Amino acid sequence: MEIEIPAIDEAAAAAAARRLDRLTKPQGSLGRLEELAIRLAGMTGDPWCRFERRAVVVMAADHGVTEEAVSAYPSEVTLQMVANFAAGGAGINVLARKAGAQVVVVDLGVKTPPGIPGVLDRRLGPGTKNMTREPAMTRAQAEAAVATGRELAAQLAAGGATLLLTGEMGIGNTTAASTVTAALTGRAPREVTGRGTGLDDAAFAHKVGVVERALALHRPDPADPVGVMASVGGFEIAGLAGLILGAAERRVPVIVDGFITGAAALTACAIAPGARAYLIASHRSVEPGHGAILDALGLEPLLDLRLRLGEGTGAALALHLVDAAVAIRDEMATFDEAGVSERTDG
Ligand SMILES: O=C(O)c1ccc[n+]([C@@H]2O[C@H](COP(=O)([O-])O)[C@@H](O)[C@H]2O)c1
Ligand SMILES: Cc1cc2nc[nH]c2cc1C
Repeated sequence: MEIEIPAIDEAAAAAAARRLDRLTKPQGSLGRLEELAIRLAGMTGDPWCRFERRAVVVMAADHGVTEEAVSAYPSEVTLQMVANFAAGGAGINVLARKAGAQVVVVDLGVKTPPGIPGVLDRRLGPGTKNMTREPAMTRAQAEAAVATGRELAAQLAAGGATLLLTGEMGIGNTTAASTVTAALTGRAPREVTGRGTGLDDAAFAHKVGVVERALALHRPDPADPVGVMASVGGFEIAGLAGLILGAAERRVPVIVDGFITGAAALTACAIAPGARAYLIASHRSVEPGHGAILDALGLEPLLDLRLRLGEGTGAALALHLVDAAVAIRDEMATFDEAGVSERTDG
């Protein structure tokens, strides 16, 4: 897959940094907020970038591996939550409203077609297959999922979105995300597997065994990220990898949510390493595998609120910090404007 990701615009980043250094504060004292403003300038190529239209893309799909009893909830919840997203009643709807972001709900392969107006139909099948028995999907489906995500990023950008946030919904998808993370980072399944929606000790131990069995069956090759998606991924994970690539191709920054969208980011960067420069890690999920992903990508999350909901909720919260960084850059007075004395030690 040949994907061209533009390099960061160092001149734009430097111009933003110069502005921040003239504002009425000790240099660098707004810490990671300043770093965020500088990174955003580098990504967009515009030191004065603004993000008036932003969308949380919530990709939903089902997972055949739920046959192995890996989730605390039944897989019908995927469909039921898609209806909840469409009705505006889920956690992500509330937090996206607070942050002024549109919620775009996309069906990549929920077991039963939702048939709900406003839910984008990008179905690749009625959920993945059980990866402990056979590949989760065909290579053609994995490629189609990535292509679908790239196209959606292009459509959203054409519609005026200048910032994208990743979200997902899929009962069983932490098992897929753990297996993908183990495959791409080389970490042991027990290091990157967690309790998902809330497994007890016995069910958690069983889930680690499921991840181990899937890896032993497929032996996914980390040099072939699309193959990793096909054998042990998920439609929404592959779709979000594509969305990230499509955004990075257009210099659109992406706020990445938690563990599952992190696995999508890891996959995107395995396909095209240049995508990493366009990622903002919103938070550190409770899921242990998320730490492995953040380490592998060299990303430091903005928040640590012990979230494990998914849907894009951590990303929507971090959007307030992006807005804060832009407002500081644009609205603070400079030393000259405010008549404040500059540092005296040279
Ligand atoms: O984003 C996270 O880090 C996260 C951590 C744990 C669970 N989730 C959500 O919970 C669902 C997957 O959990 P599970 O136990 O069914 O694999 C899925 O819908 C995710 O959105 C999300
Ligand atoms: C109710 C519920 C809501 C969710 N949102 C994301 N994953 C979820 C899992 C469950 C079980």
